Amino acid sequence: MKILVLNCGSSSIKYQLIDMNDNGHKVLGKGGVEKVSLKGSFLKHEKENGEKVLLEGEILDHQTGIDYILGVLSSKKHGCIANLEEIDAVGHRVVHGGETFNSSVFITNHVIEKMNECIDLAPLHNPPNLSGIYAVEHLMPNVPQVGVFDTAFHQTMPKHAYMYAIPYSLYQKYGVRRYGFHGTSHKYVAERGCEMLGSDYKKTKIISCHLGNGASIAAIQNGQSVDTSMGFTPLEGLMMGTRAGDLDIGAATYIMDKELIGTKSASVLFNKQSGLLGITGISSDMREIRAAAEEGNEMAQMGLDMYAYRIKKYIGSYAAAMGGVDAILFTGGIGENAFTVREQVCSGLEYMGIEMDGQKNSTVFGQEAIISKSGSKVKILVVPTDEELVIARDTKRIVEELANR
Ligand SMILES: Nc1ncnc2c1ncn2[C@@H]1O[C@H](COP(=O)(O)OP(=O)(O)O)[C@@H](O)[C@H]1O
Ligand SMILES: CC(=O)OP(=O)(O)O
Ligand SMILES: [Mg+2]
Repeated sequence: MKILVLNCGSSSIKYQLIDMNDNGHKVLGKGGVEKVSLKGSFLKHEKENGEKVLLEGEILDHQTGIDYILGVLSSKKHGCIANLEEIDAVGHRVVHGGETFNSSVFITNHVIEKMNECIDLAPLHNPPNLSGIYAVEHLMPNVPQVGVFDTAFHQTMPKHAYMYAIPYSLYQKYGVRRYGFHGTSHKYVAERGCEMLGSDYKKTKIISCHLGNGASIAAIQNGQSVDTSMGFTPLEGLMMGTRAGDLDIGAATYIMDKELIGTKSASVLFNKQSGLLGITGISSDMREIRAAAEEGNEMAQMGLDMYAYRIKKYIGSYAAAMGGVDAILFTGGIGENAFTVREQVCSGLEYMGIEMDGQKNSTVFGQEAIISKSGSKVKILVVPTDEELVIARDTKRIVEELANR
């Protein structure tokens, strides 16, 4: 079964075309469109043989972007399918599913209606996800579509972890609570990490650090998410590329009063102008921050120190929440590649039985590895995430279930 997986972000579309069969899978092509609706948009495509192609073009919206992707996948020169009819199903990453969705679903008009109701809860993420669904509906009207939610994995959190200490009526009226995100990634790396360790996923206490442009950390106990750092929206928790993460609400309202800004501008300030970018004034990109710190830029160093310190604090609190921890996992662009961040996060945690093998750690870039010392009580792992593979697996399962009904 050939499955196209689409991960529509606010300014990007990541994709993979995966041939799924009962014994395994094969990635036929993958890549991403960047800078959707901005000047200089382009598509980076990687063929099955690893050859990379860069295609520039004016990609004004997600429908055009998906058009480009389908074009390249079925092109004579770079493609991997003869025509679009070969695509059996499309799986989408959907960021916010609210309390309605605790597992992946076949997309119907009713599901689209419910997704629309969640737009206010993830204004940066849900509209592009929906655009992807509409674009496929338009371009490939008879192909079944499946939605896989970032929030679904975290629906197992206990009430004391997901409730905010505000009037209960606000939860009842508007669903204001912690939902958590990156669930597909946390679940994938937790299961894969246990396979690497040969331990039983259902009996392991895991702290999973997904450090990408957006970043979150999850406590996973006996195969279930029991707490996570992102909240009602993907703004809470860790410091991110451009997002503030945890912030005193008193500071937010004070800034709004002093700067005479309303909620829309405040949302831009805390979502897009804060985090590493806001502190350093250099960039939201970890590679650039590290390069600047190496050249002696003090603000860049402060950004790095804050970034690692916050992760460290969450590791401590999640170990307390679970009554211990067996494994700490690093994933996402930063978690997989930035060995100095991993080193800074774990240093000083030796008293908890968290002992990193510094030599090993410094050699790991984007590959699976155990980076703790052989005698370390807590194992430390790098596990490259593969959200697209999880989405493809769920899509296959749901489409087959429907066909067998
Ligand atoms: N080799 C590297 N060293 C340090 N940071 C890296 C490296 N490669 C990628 N990153 C960082 O990973 C982040 C992007 O992560 P990614 O998971 O791709 O983000 P997204 O949330 O957009 O999927 C950026 O901050 C980038 O600088
Ligand atoms: C939920 C979220 O923050 O996603 P991303 O990391 O793709 O921005
Ligand atoms: Mg991401």
